[in-house]
Amino acid sequence: CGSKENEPEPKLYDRMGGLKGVEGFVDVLMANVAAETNTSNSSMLRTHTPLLTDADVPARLARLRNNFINQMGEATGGPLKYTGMTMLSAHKGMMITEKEWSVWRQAADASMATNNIGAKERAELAKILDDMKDATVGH
Ligand code: HEM
Repeated sequence: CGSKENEPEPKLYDRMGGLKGVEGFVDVLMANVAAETNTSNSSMLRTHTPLLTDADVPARLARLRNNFINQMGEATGGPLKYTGMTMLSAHKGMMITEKEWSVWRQAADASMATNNIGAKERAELAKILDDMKDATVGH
């Protein structure tokens, strides 16, 4: 009794707080990116202009949020299923730069901090994002 050694660790999804946790992470990340694109010398405005100039921005943002939540929910081991584009096709043609990537990643790190995600969980989530870098940057 008392030993937890043989108990499987709960999935990252559950350790992040399940659906509410994933939604919190995505919503604050999107808010951080939106705040960044509001500045005149924004690093991410170039890539986000097509989205921001769409006649139906709310629908476009809602679709992005939904896809992003499903993608993170699936990647963290939760019951969600991502049905959006591959990371390569989603970002193809944007020619995302290292600088843009690092600003986006800082927005993600800031969201993890705002959501009080634990240090271990932050590292695991960061790895999930960093593993997607090659498919996202420079295409
Ligand atoms: C690991 C990092 C990233 C992840 C997981 C991610 C995830 C996604 C997802 C799930 C979509 C929607 C795909 C679909 O509609 O089927 C998307 C689209 C998009 N992403 Fe990313 N992304 C990442 C990095 C970036 C970076 C660094 C930028 C720009 C600096 C960026 C800009 C965009 C833009 C502008 C769209 C298009 C939205 C639209 O057209 O409605 N992404 N991304």
